Amino acid sequence: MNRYMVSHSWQILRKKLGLYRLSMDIIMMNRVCKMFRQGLRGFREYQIIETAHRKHPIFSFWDKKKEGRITFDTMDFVAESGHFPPRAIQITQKKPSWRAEHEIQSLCNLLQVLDSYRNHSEPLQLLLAKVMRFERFGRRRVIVKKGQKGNSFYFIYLGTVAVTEDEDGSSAFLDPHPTLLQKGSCFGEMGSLTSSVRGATVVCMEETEFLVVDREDFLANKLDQEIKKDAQLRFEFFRKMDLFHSWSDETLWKLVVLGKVEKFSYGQLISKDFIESSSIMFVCEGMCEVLRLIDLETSPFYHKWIWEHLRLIEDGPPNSHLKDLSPMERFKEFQIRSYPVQDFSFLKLFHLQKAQEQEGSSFSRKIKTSGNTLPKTFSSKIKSRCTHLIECPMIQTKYGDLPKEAAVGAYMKIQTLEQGEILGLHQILLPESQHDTRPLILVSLGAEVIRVRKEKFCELLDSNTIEKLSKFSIKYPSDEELCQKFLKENNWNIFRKDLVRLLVEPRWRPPFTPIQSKKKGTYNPRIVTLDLYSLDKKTKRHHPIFMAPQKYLPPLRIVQAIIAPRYKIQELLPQYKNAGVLM
Ligand SMILES: Nc1ncnc2c1ncn2[C@@H]1O[C@@H]2COP(=O)(O)O[C@H]2[C@H]1O
Repeated sequence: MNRYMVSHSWQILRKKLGLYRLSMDIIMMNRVCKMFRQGLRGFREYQIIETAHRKHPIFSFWDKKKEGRITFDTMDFVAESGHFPPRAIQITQKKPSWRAEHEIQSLCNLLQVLDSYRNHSEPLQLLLAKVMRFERFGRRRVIVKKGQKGNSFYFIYLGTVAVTEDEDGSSAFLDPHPTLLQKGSCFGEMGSLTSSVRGATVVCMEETEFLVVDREDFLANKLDQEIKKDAQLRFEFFRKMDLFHSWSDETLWKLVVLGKVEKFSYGQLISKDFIESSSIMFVCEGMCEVLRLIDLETSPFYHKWIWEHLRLIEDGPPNSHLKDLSPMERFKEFQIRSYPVQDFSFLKLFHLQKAQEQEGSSFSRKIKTSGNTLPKTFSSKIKSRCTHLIECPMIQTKYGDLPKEAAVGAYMKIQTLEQGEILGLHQILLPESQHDTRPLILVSLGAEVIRVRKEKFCELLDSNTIEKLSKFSIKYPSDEELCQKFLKENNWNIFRKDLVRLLVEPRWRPPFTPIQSKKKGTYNPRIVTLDLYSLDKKTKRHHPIFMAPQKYLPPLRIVQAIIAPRYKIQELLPQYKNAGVLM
């Protein structure tokens, strides 16, 4: 029957359509299939992403005035960990002209988490929020193809893409170190803003969410004009700087084009090693700090300081008044009820004088002099240098043994940069062999900066500017100097706290302090303190330090203060036990 039908239909086809028509249809079908195959190539291994169907409360009530039901879906403003929220997707699905002002504003707020978006000026951010649309693609999807004409640029909201030189992006999956762009980055601006072809291929390494700006929307909403305005502001900022007085407008515009604007919130890490980044940074707004991470263990001064203080540890707990005492013990220990109005400044002078005497003197010599000058009550507390008093693991350093727990590091501020100041020029005229290559950490105190690559900046320099640059040469303090500064500040801070405790706390503290439960995961200042009293106890190693990701932190315990064994402050000044001080 089948054979009959086939030959019968063939007869009809031959009669009605003819062989020519039939072959044309086959060619057409073949082409359509080919187009489908090509179009779907990027969808290989594409994972179908479905929104999570979770049960969630929807609130609704009848509005009498409007005579309608008002519903509030709690999922509107919630997104699955890190995904673009459904409510925001709805907004980006609307045409730019249909988006309400408050919708644009909420998109703008939501996108502040993206560095490349936040770095634009506020008016430009709003215009971008007005035109951008949302896209989500799976692994291996080619977003931008090298050599093709570009019409859009992309902000990555979630996921990772790779930039490759080949056309289909497959090299990204074979390359052990591909060029990756992640959340907050932006790409495709070259091909879409200038009418050049794509310079590279960009392929998704995983499921990735994008906010896309199309060239036609970009131009229709005058975003190009806003970009020009921003550039003009940068030009005016440079024009006002004394360093660039001799530069022509043309050269200055070259600098504007080279500069990349970046914004950082308070406490955010700008650069984990500014020297290595070999760039120059202009602070346009706000302030930032230059820090140096000092490994205290490498300093001979620190070594001496630690042993000087450890010697004061005796068998019993020294300076028990510094520990948390019960109200009763505190009462017995001090019995301080009132002080006459007195000037305590000489106490500080006394302390400073003592610190100066100690400085530079060897350990044994110091015992002698201090033994002569201090009240006899101390002498019993001073022990000879015996390591066996402290039972704790030791490490060997260039300067002898050091308790393992005391091998710590500290961040020291070496410069504060304000608006209009420049970083990265301080050794620009020096030959490379004389460069100070110690890493400098840059932290924002709320700043907007323009970063320019050093070698590109040097290409623009003229003789007049080179002469001016000689004034910029500054020498940062050595690590040894910074270590000494840290310990001096630490000494003063401890002394100040002791004094405040002695004079204020016994009167100020309530008679009963309820036990407070420990807050988990919050910043605990005790963690960043090295306590020489508890060297033999195990301490948890946490390194809470600005917003640096964990990977940037060195394998060094970071401390902000060191609590060291020391004399009781009221023993330093016996007169405080008398006249109007004690009850
Ligand atoms: N080395 C790179 N690092 C990061 N992004 C790049 C790199 N090279 C090219 N791109 C981006 O990849 C995009 C490819 O398309 P465009 O040339 O339009 O714009 C390009 C840049 O945004």
